[in-house]
Amino acid sequence: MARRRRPVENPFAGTENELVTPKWRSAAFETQARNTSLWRMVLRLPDTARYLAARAWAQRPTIVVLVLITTAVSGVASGVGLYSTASVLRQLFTTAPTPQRLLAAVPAVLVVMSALAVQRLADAISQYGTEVTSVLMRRACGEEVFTASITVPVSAYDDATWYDARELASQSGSMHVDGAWTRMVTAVGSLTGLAATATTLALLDPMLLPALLISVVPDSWAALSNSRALYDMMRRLSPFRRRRWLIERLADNEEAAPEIRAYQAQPALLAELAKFGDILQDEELALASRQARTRLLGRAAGGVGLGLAYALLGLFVLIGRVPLPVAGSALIAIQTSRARLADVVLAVNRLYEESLYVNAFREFLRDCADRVRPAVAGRAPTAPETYEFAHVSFAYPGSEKLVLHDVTLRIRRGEKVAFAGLNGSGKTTTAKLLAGLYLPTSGRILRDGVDVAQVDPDSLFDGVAIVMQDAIHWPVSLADNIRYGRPDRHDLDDTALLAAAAAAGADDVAASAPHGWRTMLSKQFVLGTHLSGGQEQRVAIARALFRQGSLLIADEPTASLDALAEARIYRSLAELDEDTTCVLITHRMASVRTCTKIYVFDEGRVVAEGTHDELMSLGPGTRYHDLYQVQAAAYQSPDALSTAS
Ligand SMILES: Nc1ncnc2c1ncn2[C@@H]1O[C@H](COP(=O)(O)OP(=O)(O)OP(=O)(O)O)[C@@H](O)[C@H]1O
Repeated sequence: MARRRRPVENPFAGTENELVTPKWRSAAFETQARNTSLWRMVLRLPDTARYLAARAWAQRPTIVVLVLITTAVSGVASGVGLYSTASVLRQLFTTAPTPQRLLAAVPAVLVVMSALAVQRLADAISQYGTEVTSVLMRRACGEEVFTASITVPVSAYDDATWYDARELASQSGSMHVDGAWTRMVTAVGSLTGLAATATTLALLDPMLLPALLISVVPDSWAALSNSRALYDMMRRLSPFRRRRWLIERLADNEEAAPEIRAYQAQPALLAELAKFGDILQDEELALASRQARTRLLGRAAGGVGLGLAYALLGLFVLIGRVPLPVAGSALIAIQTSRARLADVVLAVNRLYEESLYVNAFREFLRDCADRVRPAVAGRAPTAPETYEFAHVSFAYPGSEKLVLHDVTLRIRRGEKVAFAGLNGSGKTTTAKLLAGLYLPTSGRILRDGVDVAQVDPDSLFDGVAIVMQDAIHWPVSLADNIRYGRPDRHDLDDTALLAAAAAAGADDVAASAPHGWRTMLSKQFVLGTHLSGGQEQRVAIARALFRQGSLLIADEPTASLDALAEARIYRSLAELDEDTTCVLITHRMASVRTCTKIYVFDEGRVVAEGTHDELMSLGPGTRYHDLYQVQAAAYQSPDALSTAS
């Protein structure tokens, strides 16, 4: 019988403060929240409406025109219908004999019926047009968020607020922008209808209009206030939802699945999930109760208002200001106007609600655009003769701690250079700066004397191929995983692909994959498979070789490879043409030996540079010598590792 597992206490307990005031929530976030006051947001509605109309227009102008015309026709038809209803009543309340009264009412009845038919037809066409535009907008918005996210500089990924904004924008793009457009059309339709019915009421007696207003204002206030509270909560809880989502994602994460089970981490993860679940639930329940109170208050005040409206009408009949047949029509007009006004309030409220998300969507796109360095005319040299770091210091965005200090180095075209040093000494960071992924905090990085900060940022990547420390695979076929190295490459008969694959040993991977080159690199697909770490690394190297860049940066490219595969990779790197500059980062000191120059890093500084022989000649006690010696000695004597420090 399976032993019952004792519940594990939440190992993350004690982080409550972090939850109350999450450290990842910035001051900018708070300011932004204050700037979305109810009044401010209402004032922004026309701007949102313009934005939505422009977006819809950009999709299908003819449909937008159709929607506008049919919406207006529907509103006018409803007004005509109501006015004719009043005429029918007036005819029926006259003192003439019944057959005559009925006959006299027939034309007005026909008008009511026609108006109703026109209104229904116009509504149906308008709804169809709105839905078509919605579908197109939804797709466009999703693609815009995606494009902005994959083009923003990598520094955005160092900013926790960017993730929150992205989550909100992606939700808004997939549901709310098109939703806002639909609400806007509904709001315009309801407003037109209201204008028509209010005009009818005013024609009967203008004094009835204020009475109508009193009965609807409280409800409207309650609805708007509740929308605002909901949005506030969504925004405030965004970091928590993201934290929970990240944990939830572990459930379908193929890589995490074995560790979760092997470490028996399920209860701990569940506790972590529950921690955020509790916070979200408490907030949502508190909001529901606050909204219920506000709604109740609004309805009660609205009921009193309606009573006042009826009392006023009764008073007018009593003092003879309004004859009884007109009072009957006025009663219908008040009810219809009230329903119309309620429609308007509902539509405007929904529009207001959606507009908050539209603004979040727009803010995110603006923010991403602001983060992108403006394109300038100058381009970086694609195959420079020299790469130079001149007194470069660097702190990651959002951090004041320098991780590189005064780094100066010079790499010439065709050189095979290595970065060596302890963990965290700054090798990968230097490589990222060299690739153009970040700009230095101080100092300059030059390619052929051109400052990389002064050229078109995109041009920096033109000749760069990079193998990252953790080889990634894309959720596409094995062949495409290599082609992504240079998607625009014209590769007749896949000659270049096969050559790159052979040089990296990825041809063997394809040969053993269940569907060859068509195998999808994810088990979530029918044709999918799971590659071993070494196989993934071979594919990543093939991708970099396929790119044929002038600068190849390989960060721990062979960490997961067997000795034979590793030897094959180093042979391929050695055979790179003499114009290709190669920067190798590795802890395997034997691989570093053959490099033309080695930079030794220590705590963010370059502490030595030279060839293997030059660095070894510096003798014991120097960083390179000791690193090399420990590994070399381990092959000679098993005791070497236990004495290394
Ligand atoms: N995105 C980041 N934001 C903040 N700090 C970072 C970031 N990436 C790295 N660091 C910090 O920068 C320092 C240098 O890291 P880097 O990855 O360059 O070291 P490394 O020499 O490549 O180490 P390893 O040999 O372990 O790969 C480390 O202290 C690390 O914590």
